[in-house]
Amino acid sequence: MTGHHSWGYGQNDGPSEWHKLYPVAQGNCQSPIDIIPAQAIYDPCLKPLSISYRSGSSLDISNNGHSVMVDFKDMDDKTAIYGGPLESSYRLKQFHFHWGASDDSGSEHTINGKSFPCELHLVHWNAKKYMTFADAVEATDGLAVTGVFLEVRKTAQAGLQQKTEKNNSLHFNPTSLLPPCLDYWTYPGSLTTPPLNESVTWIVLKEAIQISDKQMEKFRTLLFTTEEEERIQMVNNFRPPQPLKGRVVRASFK
Ligand SMILES: CCCCCOc1ccc(S(N)(=O)=O)cc1
Ligand SMILES: [Zn+2]
Repeated sequence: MTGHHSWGYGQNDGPSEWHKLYPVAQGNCQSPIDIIPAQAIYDPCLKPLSISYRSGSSLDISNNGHSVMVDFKDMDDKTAIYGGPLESSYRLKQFHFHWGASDDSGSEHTINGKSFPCELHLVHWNAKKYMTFADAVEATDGLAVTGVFLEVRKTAQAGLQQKTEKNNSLHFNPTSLLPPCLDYWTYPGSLTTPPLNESVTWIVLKEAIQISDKQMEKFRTLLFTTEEEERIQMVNNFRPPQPLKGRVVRASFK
């Protein structure tokens, strides 16, 4: 392992290079994937997704060098999901986005090879079974990530209209980031960024939400770099689809 160099989405440190530092990148349960609806298996045993994002107070919005992220105080199960393919409730830890330099790419999951301009990930962990998020990341039933596709329309989605007040804690109600219909596909997968752990039950919603082109442009004003470094626009922070390797994608709907 050559020294601790960080990973990114560029030519020299991007997804095709990650396996050198994170060999699991070439594992059998990697994410994202291309979802082919005609090949998904409708599973009548799948329960509806239950989402109770009671007014969990979110922390500040932050740029972690790879995405823009909203962290949640995850001390209790006030903001959690359960039902669906899950055996337990999973506590919301953070949500973040992946997007492109233009509207023709940006999402991580694709549907019949089609990309969306942006994809929201709501990251939850099994706090019933594990003591910390870091412990959950190491376990195959440790995490559940809900993926929501974002489409760009002229009309703005209220939930994303929040002004990011400088230094005030944001009160994002992530429920406003969910579409009315919670039909989903689910499959066993991984984190889509290093360390790429295969500890995620993926729940990808069928219905996209709309954001305005203004909000999409705001994502593209973010930077991968810090003040000192030469500026690099934070765009195309998505990993391409990975081999399915025999995994079955189940659908919660006919
Ligand atoms: C203990 C270290 C883990 C830090 C990394 O956490 C992640 C990484 C990727 C995703 S994603 N794009 O698959 O939703 C979610 C959470
Ligand atoms: Zn993500």
